[in-house]
Formats: sequence, structure tokens, C-alpha cells
Amino acid sequence: PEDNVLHIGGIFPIAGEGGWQGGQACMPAANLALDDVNSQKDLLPGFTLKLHSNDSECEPGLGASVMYNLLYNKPQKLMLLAGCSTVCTTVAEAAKMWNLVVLCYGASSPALSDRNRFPTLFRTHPSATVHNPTRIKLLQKFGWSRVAILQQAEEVFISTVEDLEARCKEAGIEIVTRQSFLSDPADAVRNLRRQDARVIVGLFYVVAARRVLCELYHQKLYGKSYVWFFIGWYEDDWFERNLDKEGITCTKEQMRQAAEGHLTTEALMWNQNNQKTISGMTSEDFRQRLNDMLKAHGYDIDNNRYPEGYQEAPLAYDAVWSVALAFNKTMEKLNRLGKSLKNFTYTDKEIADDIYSAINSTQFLGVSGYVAFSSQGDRIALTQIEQVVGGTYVKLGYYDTQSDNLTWLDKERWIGGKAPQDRTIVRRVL
Ligand SMILES: CC1(C)CO[C@@H](CC(=O)O)CN1
Repeated sequence: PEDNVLHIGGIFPIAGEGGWQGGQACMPAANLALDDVNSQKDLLPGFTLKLHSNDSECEPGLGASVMYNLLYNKPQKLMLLAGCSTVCTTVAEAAKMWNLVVLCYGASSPALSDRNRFPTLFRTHPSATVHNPTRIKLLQKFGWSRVAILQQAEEVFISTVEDLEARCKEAGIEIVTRQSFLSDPADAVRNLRRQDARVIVGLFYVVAARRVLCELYHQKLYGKSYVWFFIGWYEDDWFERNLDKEGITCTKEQMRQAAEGHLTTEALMWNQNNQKTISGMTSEDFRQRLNDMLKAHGYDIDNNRYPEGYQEAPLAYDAVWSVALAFNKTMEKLNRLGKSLKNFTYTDKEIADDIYSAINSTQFLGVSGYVAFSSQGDRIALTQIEQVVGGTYVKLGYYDTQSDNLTWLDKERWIGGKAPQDRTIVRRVL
């Protein structure tokens, strides 16, 4: 019967070109989670969770119209799932007017960490600033106290750099220069050379990263005297791909030379150990089930033809579990008051507050790792550090910001046999 269904809205970036079409893997992952939470008899006793979804194409305007259609068409929704930073910004800013919690599984923009603008937003996707404590930890580990920044002029990188600058100041690390570029990095790289930058943090999307790497090759800003920090969520062979298509003038060999030795940081999105998570699966069990589902959708997984958003699929799966666990807590509380989630309407601030506080205190081991939210609704996550050694990425370690615990595997290799210096050492001959 219709009356024992709990309805939620889902806005997924599927089609379209601009931005991140991660809904391609995240929507199937969310549907997997719906099957799983609905087969747990004790989770939403007497109720079934139902997801009503539509495609935002990662376009904020289309995302807004999808949201309005979800809200102005029966049945009444209890909360919204969304992906893409631009869409989450629009949806989360508006959703408070309908007293709806918004859970974003695919939004990395630091601007979303703002309880004034987004009072009901939670994210299972960590903010891009999650890399920064790890970068500071690595600078301190190798004794680098003089660092430069090269960034693409995009909102997500601008706000990430602001957070990084604040943390460098706190840690007594000098930022010798901060260079930014729109699409051609040549001048910015030249300025790095002029300032004798040796340890450089690079923040750009993968297409810009290929341009930067070829520029480093031409301007010789790579090799044993330099260390670069790049973002770790590009494809593993990103520096050898699309060179002709994107007009990169360097050969694969030159790109490999320029890339050798660079470090990367990224948020962990797949639980690393073989522990059974709240769903009873390990993250590898989840990977198998997701792969089977994606093959059934026509993706040639066995030949590495993955849909976009595969990396973030655990975040969407765990987002649905977060909702189910929060509803479970809310139902228990409402039952004690003789009320039900079924009574929720878009003007019911009390039940909205109950759902908010239930999700705010939700913590569990998910396939994406330990799920917990900060006071601003941000995902608390581990980060992973890698280095390109012999042309492929090698895991160097993991960092837990909360406990300031760096797990280091001693796998790093330096071209000159030891870590580069952060400045030119002038030796006075006495
Ligand atoms: C790690 C990445 C690729 C960062 O961008 C996210 C999309 C967005 O923030 O719009 C998805 N995950």
C-alpha cells in the first residue's frame, strides 16, 4: 500500500558535457543501496524507502527545475540527494525553504562548507580542502618551509588555495609565490622559475594539468631539484593520454620525464581494509556487485570502460545508508510522540529539525570508509598519498587529519637520491 513508503528525491548528473557526469555510476550505486536498506527488516520497520530521480546534467538551472518537479509533484519528498558542486549549491541554497535536508554525494567545492548559506546540507563527498592538512603534513615531514602555488582560475581551486594559505601561515610555511592561469600556464610557470620555486603545489583540472606538465618540460622546472604536488584523482595514465587531441606539443616520453617523482594527495573513497561494513559487505564485495550492475547497464567493465563517477560510487551508496539510518532514528523519536515521518510536510520545521539532528549524529562504517559529518556537514575522510615512480603511481601512505596520524610506507624515491631542497643553498667558501 502507498502509505508505508518514505519518498526521497535524487538529482544525478548523467548526460551533458560540462562538469562531472558522475551520476552514471552513482545512480546505480544509490539504487543498490535502496535494495539493501529495504531488505534490512529492522532498519525502516513497516516502511519502504523509494528514490525518485532525474538528470541534472551537472547544470544548476536544470538541477533547479528537477528539484521543483520533485517538490511540486506528489508524493511528498522527505529529503534530496544531489551531485556536482554547482547543482548542490543551487539545490542546497533553495531546499531550506522547503525544510529539506540535502545530502550531496558528489560535491567537492569548499564554498559548500557554510552553515549560513546551506543550513541543511550534508556531504558524503569530502571538500577539496581535505587535501590541505595532508599537504602541510608532507611539507613538514620533508622539512620544506618554502612553497609555491600554481592554480587554475576556478572557484574550487581559489577557495582551496585560501584554506591552504591559512594553514601554511599557521604552520610557519612561507608561500614564496602564488601563480594562477586561466588556460595557458606558460607565464605562470615562468614566474615560478623567476622566484626559484622548488616545492610547488599544483591545483587544476586534468586537461590543464597536461598543459602544465608539458610547460614544465619546456621550461625545465622538473627533475631532481623540484617536487610537485598534484591532485590524485586524475586517471592513473593521465599524463600520457589525449596529447594529440588536446594539442599538447610534448611526446609521451617527455611527459613521463616531467611527471616522474611528483606526489599526489586525494580523499579515500573506497574503504581500504577488508572489514565488513554496515551493509554486511566489504568494499570489494560492493565493487563486484556494482561491476555486475554496470555490465548489465551495458558498460564494458572487463575492458576498463568505466562510467563517470565510478570512483565516487561508494559515496552515493553510503549517502542512501546515511538517510536510512537517520530516518530510523527519527521514526523512533516520532513514534514516542505519537507522530510519524508520514506526517512531514514542507512547512513542518519540527520534523525537519529531527531529521537534521538525526543525520548530524549519524556515524557508521560504510563502503567509502568511516562516515561522519563535521558541524558544517562536511564528510570527515582519510587521504591517500602517492608518487609516480618509474612512470606509475606507488602508494606512499595515508593521513588521518582527525588524529594527526600519518601512516608512511617508506616507498618514496627521489631522482637525485634524496628529497629536493626547498631553496637554492648558497655555500659560502670561507
Ligand atoms: C573528486 C571529484 C572528481 C571532484 O569533483 C567532484 C564533482 C564536483 O565537485 O562538482 C566529483 N569528485
